[in-house]
Amino acid sequence: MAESLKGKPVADAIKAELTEKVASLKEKGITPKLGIIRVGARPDDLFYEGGAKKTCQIVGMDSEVFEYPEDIDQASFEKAVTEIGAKKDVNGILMFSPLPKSLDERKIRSLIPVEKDVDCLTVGGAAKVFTDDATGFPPCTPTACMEMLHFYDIPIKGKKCVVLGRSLVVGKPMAMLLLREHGTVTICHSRTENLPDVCKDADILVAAVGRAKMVTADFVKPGQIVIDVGINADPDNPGKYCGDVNFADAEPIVEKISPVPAGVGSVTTSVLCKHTIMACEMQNS
Ligand SMILES: Nc1nc(=O)c2c([nH]1)NC[C@@H]1CN(c3ccc(C(=O)N[C@@H](CCC(=O)O)C(=O)O)cc3)C=[N+]21
Repeated sequence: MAESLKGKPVADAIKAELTEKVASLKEKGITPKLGIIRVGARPDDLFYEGGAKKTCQIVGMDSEVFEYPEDIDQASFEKAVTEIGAKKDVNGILMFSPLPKSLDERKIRSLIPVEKDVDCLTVGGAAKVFTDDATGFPPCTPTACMEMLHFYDIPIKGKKCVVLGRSLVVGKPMAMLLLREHGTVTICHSRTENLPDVCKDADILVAAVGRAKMVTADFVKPGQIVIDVGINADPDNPGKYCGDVNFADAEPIVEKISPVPAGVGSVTTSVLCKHTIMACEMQNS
């Protein structure tokens, strides 16, 4: 039976560290603040928003939600995002993605100031991540994966790291973060030839394809560390969700595996707050 890499102890450790940081900032009269921009009311967004607000409250920082109707026009929304970006008291901005199709998301993302881009929504933010610039914030999900690996003392240096998935929000930055720590990184995806064999060769497998239970027994081997980033509707349990890994298949085979739920997903809001506090510190130095 594999060791379960639970997210809660990781999130708790981050929150404890952040609580101290916020307290010392407050002594200097500074309270970090996260601004959340939401268009419409998708259940996914609302769920994450609830978690983010709660984590802010736990660590003692402020948060404010800026909510807009789904049919907002491009010009009005551009004006709103620009104004939020200019707010002195807002140190970090999370804008829920994707935006409604009627909006030009690329244009709107570019209006977020890079120094407040705590979830890597801007081209400038991504450039910093890809150039190993420590003032940039990688997206919260791949950062949460790195926090998990660090917390559980899983060595990365020299290891074969396979990232399954190539999205801008997880796969690509995940590869950069592993590379930064001297992993030997392979990015593979749904079109990769012999995909199960490529995954099976990994020491550390990060599953981020967004397909429920796609990683089956033939993708894994004994000794492996599996980090499951997926949050998918569970086809076998209506109303529940599941990862990209078929847990029942993989768990008896591998060494350590993160569960879904209660794995990586539960660390993301702590990372979001961590990034916002780092942004606040940089903005006040
Ligand atoms: N710019 C942007 N960044 C995002 O990060 C983003 C977004 N837009 N749009 C919406 C989705 C949704 N999302 C979730 C993240 C974590 C959980 C999560 O916390 N999952 C927990 C469950 C919590 C629990 O049950 O305790 C888990 O997997 O264990 C859920 C949803 C981020 N999103």
